[in-house]
Amino acid sequence: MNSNSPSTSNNQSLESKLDVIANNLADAGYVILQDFLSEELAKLLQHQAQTLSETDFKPASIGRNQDQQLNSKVRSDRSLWLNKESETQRQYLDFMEQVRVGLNRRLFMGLFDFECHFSHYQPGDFYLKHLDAFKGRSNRALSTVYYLNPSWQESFGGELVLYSSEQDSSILTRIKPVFNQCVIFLSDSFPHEVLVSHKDRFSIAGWFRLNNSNHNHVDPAL
Ligand SMILES: O=C(O)CCC(=O)C(=O)O
Ligand SMILES: [Fe+2]
Repeated sequence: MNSNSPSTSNNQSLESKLDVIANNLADAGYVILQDFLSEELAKLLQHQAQTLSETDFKPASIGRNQDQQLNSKVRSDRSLWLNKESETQRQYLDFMEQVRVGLNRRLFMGLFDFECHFSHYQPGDFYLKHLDAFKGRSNRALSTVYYLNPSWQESFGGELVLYSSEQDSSILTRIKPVFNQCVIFLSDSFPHEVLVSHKDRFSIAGWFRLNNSNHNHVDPAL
């Protein structure tokens, strides 16, 4: 085991980080991780999110074929999908690939791939309570949200609120979008919302997906 792996910080090896993620997902269904990436990669991603959001982010959607007027009542952030053409984005995608493989080894979840986008919530933006996946109807298995906001303060709002379940609307936890923190949770288990943000708020929202393809249906859709 290499405790100086560039992909991890606070001297915790990737393997032990994966153990923590897997154990918490198995016990609680969610996990909050501080110092998720190296400081260096976190800063590069932060810089890129800020720079690209000026020109390249588009209104986020809430599903395939949804009209944008409906979308903007539910969420008002803007987003940009990551791809491997950018070296910085590739490093994030490669790290999450290691997480995917590590979780499959530990939990036999059959995670097939990972997709993610930068999000920018401007002052006043929000995302109403929703589920990222509906039981048996979606290939999103695990949601990940990685935050890129140094010195976030209570008064800035913008917390992610996780609720216990669809049946039980008590609050499970509230998460401030602080720099280099990542939350991972079962996509079909926890309704969640982003409270109105009073400052620019940057993150990367992602999903590990299952492959639900069968002989007459190709999934994930391109
Ligand atoms: O930014 C967050 O904290 C959560 C975003 C979210 O729920 C989503 O994009 O589906
Ligand atoms: Fe979500």
